[in-house]
Order: sequence, then structure tokens, then C-alpha cells
Amino acid sequence: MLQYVERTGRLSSSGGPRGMSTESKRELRERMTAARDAIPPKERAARSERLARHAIAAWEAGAFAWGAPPDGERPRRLAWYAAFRSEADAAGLARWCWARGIPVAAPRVDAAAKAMTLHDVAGEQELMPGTYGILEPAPHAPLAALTPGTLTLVPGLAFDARGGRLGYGGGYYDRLLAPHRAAIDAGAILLAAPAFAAQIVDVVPTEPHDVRVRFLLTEEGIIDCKTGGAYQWS
Ligand SMILES: Nc1nc2c(c(=O)[nH]1)N(C=O)[C@@H](CNc1ccc(C(=O)N[C@@H](CCC(=O)O)C(=O)O)cc1)CN2
Ligand SMILES: Nc1ncnc2c1ncn2[C@@H]1O[C@H](COP(=O)(O)OP(=O)(O)OP(=O)(O)O)[C@@H](O)[C@H]1O
Repeated sequence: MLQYVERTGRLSSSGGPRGMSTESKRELRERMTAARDAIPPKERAARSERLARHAIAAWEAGAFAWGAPPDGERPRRLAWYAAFRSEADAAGLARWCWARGIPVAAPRVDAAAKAMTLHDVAGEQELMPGTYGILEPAPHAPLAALTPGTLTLVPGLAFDARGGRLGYGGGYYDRLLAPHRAAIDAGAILLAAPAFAAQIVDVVPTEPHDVRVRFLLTEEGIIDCKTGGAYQWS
């Protein structure tokens, strides 16, 4: 069952020190890395499973509808990424897509070119350690285009309720998504960030090139940053 809850309810922001607006990107990266690392691995795994369950329920309920209402459709594809370090892990959502025949893509980093490409993957067994030790598709894996109807997962260290995002500073996702901004703004490509609720802060410092995400996928529920709606599987 999927419940709609008011956003003043249980999905909380972890706030921050007073004078939050003066906290730099570097300070926020350090603080959020420490907050995420402090969650014990077993607890991270349990929260990641809850996150995936909320996301699956939201997908099934049509919360990730793309295209104009009332004909909004469920996503046709998932652009996923393999979690590394202490990141929230949305692998449960990717496995659910594979089991249903929904195409899944994952990124490969070309560090020299400072670029990232998406490739089709049919299962986790097709991934291998790449740049930064992150599991990636093999070089010969077919290139995947970001097409309308793709629910695109975007990683990050900190997020705010308006969809502001702070990554590791590589700019990989901003550059990958830059050519697709019109489709993102039109709601044809939906961006969703898997994150622990502890990674949500009052305000993430953003710059014009930063792409906002539409949804936050947390262990406490799904937040629609556009409408302020929150969804919980129960
Ligand atoms: N799981 C996952 N996969 C992903 C990303 C991600 O954030 N998470 N990326 C999202 O972009 C890309 C990889 N981006 C990365 C960017 C920087 C660093 C990194 O180690 N940065 C250094 C600091 C570098 C500096 O400041 O000069 C660090 O964090 O110590 C790692 C990955 C592609 N795949
Ligand atoms: N569309 C773009 N075109 C070219 N350079 C860009 C673009 N977007 C971001 N960059 C560059 O990438 C660098 C890192 O940007 P930023 O700090 O926003 O990364 P991030 O979003 O934290 O990282 P990531 O996307 O890898 O998680 C900056 O130097 C920025 O100028």
C-alpha cells in the first residue's frame, strides 16, 4: 500500500549548524561524508532495503509518472549506478526492474576525458571495478541513450527539499545531464536521488550548472521536490 503524507510530517531534514547559508560546499561535503560514514554498514543495508521498497511501491503506484497528466506513464527505463563508499544503495530497485524486463543502464567514467557514458546492463554480474573502484559496465557494453521515460538515479552527498544536490565535485552528472535539461524541465526525464534521510539538509549551495532532482528516495519515504508530496510504502 502507498500512503500520501503531508510533508510537515515525518520526513525530516537533518538541519545543520547555525549560519548554515555560510557553510561552504567543501564543509558540507565533509560534514555529510562523516554523517553517512557514521551509519553502521548493517544499518546502511537495512535502510537501503527500505529505500528500495518505498521506491518500488511509488513506481507501481504511478508516483514517477512522466509526460502530461492525466496520461502520465510509469517509467520505461532505469538509469542506475552501483553504490560505493557509504552511499545509499538502490540495487533493490535495479533488481526489481531486471526481474520485470525493464531496461537498466549504468554509468562508465572516462577520467581522462572527464566524461561519463551510460550503458545497458542485464544484471550485476556484468559490472566490473572501474575508475574510483566503482562497479561499472564493461567497455563493450552497448551505449544507452537517455530517452524520455527514463527514471534517472543521481548520486550525491547532500540534498535539500527543492532538489538541490551536492556531489563529489567531479561534475560528471551535471555534464551528462546538461544536454538533456529541456527534457528534464519538461518532466520527460525524471531525476531521483537515492539518499539516507540524514543527508537532507535545509539548503544545499547550488550554482547555475547544477541540475536539480525531482525526487528524493529515502528510507523514510519518497519526496516529490516539485509538489512537496511525500510517499511511504507500508
Ligand atoms: N556510486 C557512484 N557512482 C558514480 C558517481 C557517484 O557519485 N557515485 N559519480 C558521480 O559523479 C561518478 C564518479 N564520480 C566521482 C567523482 C569524484 C570522486 C572522488 O574520489 N573525489 C575525491 C575528491 C576529488 C577532488 O576534490 O579533487 C574524493 O571524494 O575524495 C569519486 C567519484 C560516476 N559514478
Ligand atoms: N554543464 C557543465 N559543463 C562543463 N563543466 C561543468 C558542467 N557542470 C559542471 N561542470 C564543472 O564540473 C565541476 C564540478 O561541479 P560540481 O561541484 O557541481 O560537481 P558535483 O555535482 O558535486 O559532482 P558530480 O556530478 O561528479 O557528483 C566544476 O568545475 C564545474 O565547472
